[in-house]
Amino acid sequence: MTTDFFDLMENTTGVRLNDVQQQAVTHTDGPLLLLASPGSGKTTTLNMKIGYLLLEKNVPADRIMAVTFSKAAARDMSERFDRFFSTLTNEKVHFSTIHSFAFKVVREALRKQGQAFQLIEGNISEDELKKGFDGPDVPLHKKFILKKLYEDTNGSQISDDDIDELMTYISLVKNRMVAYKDLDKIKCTVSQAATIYKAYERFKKNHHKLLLDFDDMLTYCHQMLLDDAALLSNYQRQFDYILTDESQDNSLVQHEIVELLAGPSHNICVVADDDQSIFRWRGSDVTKLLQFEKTFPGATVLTMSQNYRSSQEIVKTSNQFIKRNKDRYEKEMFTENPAHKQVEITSMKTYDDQLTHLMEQIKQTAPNDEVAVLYRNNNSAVPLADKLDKAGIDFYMKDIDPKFFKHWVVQDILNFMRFSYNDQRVDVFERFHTKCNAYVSKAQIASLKRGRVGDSIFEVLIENGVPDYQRKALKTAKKLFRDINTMEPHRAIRTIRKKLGYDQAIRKLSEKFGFNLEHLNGILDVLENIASGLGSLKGFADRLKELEQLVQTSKYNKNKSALTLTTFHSAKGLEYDKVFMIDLVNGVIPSKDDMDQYRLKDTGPMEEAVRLFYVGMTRARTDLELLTYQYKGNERVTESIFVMNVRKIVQPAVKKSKPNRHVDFSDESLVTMDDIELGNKVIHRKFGPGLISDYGGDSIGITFDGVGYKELVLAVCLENGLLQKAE
Ligand SMILES: Nc1ncnc2c1ncn2[C@@H]1O[C@H](COP(=O)(O)OP(=O)(O)OP(=O)(O)O)[C@@H](O)[C@H]1O
Repeated sequence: MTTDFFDLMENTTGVRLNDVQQQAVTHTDGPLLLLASPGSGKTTTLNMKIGYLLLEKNVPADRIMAVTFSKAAARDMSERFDRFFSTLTNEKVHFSTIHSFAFKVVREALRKQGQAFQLIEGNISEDELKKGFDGPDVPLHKKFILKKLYEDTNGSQISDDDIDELMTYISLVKNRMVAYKDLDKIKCTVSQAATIYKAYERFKKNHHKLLLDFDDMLTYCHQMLLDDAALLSNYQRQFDYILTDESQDNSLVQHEIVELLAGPSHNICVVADDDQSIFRWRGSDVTKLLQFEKTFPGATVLTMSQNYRSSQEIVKTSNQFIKRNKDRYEKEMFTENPAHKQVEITSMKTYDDQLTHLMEQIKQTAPNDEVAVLYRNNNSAVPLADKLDKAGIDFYMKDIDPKFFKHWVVQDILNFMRFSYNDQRVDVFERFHTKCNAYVSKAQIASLKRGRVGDSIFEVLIENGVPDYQRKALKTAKKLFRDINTMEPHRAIRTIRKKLGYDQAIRKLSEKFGFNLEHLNGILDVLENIASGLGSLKGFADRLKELEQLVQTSKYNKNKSALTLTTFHSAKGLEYDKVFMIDLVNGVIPSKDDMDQYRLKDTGPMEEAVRLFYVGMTRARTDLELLTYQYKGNERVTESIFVMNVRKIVQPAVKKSKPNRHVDFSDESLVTMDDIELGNKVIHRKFGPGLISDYGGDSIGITFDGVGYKELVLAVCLENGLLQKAE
């Protein structure tokens, strides 16, 4: 009977399940943890398991609960199910996310209690958000409420970056079910985040209607199921079988809801790949998976490690790469797919060279090849979109982020430029006066606003009487603004950054308010990149508008374009013939924060970055190219340690008998980023033995036995193989 089922499946779908997959399908009763490698047929197996329950065990569709991580995944599962089974059964299983299930539970329970409630998260227009907080038609929205509570607590407006960070923090706290007393254990750079969170919870409860955000659905649902035995048993009786996909991305509260529902029969099948868990920063939690056999004694654990997606080389390299993580289930991914070509590493001199090389490669791809460019940060896509558009190449952008164009740094630069057309405009100058070294105070701005118009504001200020140092600064600023107006936009941006003091200003702001300076500088670099080659400031402003439009509309190119641009995060679950992973430098992946935490012995963020890189690598079917560079603008950067790891895998170590001027990066004795830890002993080619006593990202401080303490440029040391491990 069972064999017939697999024959039938093979005839219908063309896929013959392997032994482990078949075991997973036929193990229907009792708890099952299905640990799967990328491309090992998780989704295929889960779908066939559902088909098996329906066709072989005659389970009615509405007694099966199939849970996916996102709405998109639910749609994808549903489409695949239809493709496989529409000719075989009329039964239709409903695929849902835990959120939508939780909302159903909460909604029904609250209605029964006669408790009015309102959702405060989801789509809301920017115009709505601008409405007043206390007016009669108050727009109740999570972001809006938090902005107001931040203002009440800190007495200033919250930045776009901080509001995102605050929302992530609150989500994390709720998903991990952190008690109020433990809030200080959760890191957040937003000032008074815990106080704002508590105020937010009070606000929602004290409103005349109960206000609920997305995470509340989970916490309320969980609490309701715990508190109300009848309610829990009602839902438990509704489902005989529970299957969850992508469980590595479930948070603690989500795991607990599923566990409650699975009782008392424990017919639960959990499919997960802990190596692809990339949302821990917002609360996903794999400890539950690692404890699965404790939670469900006697549980069966199966490992699906045959990869059906990628070539020999890609599977071997990524399998080796992920082993640098310690906090994981041991698995050996393998494939019977043919060999194709080795994973390529392309190291260019500059960031611009990387873009040029990438464009050439994209132009050379065969018309039917599915190609993707993957990156960690959305900002990486903007210069690329610019170049592709200029070359007339269509692309599909998976996760558009128009926030870039609205970012205050972008707006600042546009305002500097706008002001250069007319230096009488106090209204424009006011928006950036604290970020320009003309040292104009708030009081001076107020007096300018009260005074007459019709003259350069710099002249007016000088006429009104200013101290000597400021007179000089005002004269210089006046001249620079006049010059900027006639410059090419690329030079204008450099002048704003270097001569008008913008770089210095944002550095100070970052120190004061904890902004991520790397991110801000990254935005400025992108602007310079877009500006290069353009002739006028107006042309630059227009190009930014065009690009914003282009990025927005690229989401409609899904089926038109063979080229996809996406972040590593959004590439999860997808596959392409050719994958380019770009901007692989330290500071991006791993990020500075990942490296800093690692040095402080918190390996969590670094391991998450490794998994992210691994998700990227395993998207490729046949061709995988890793791209890196040594200079971004004038800044020296270092190749990502992950690229170094991959290089070691694809070019195994060759021990050298004597030092060679040509640096062999596969030489195991050379110090790499991995070895940079305070207290480690090293030997410098020129200065001899020493101890790493300081490390600041770009520089490294070493106390040498002979010449004492020296601060060295890290990139120079690593790239030239100047440091060797001492033991
Ligand atoms: N037994 C099999 N024989 C041949 N092909 C298979 C088999 N199982 C799965 N596949 C194929 O392997 C590919 C990957 O399968 P699927 O998308 O289900 O993997 P996945 O584990 O969900 O991937 P990921 O986790 O990396 O997103 C699909 O094209 C699928 O048809």
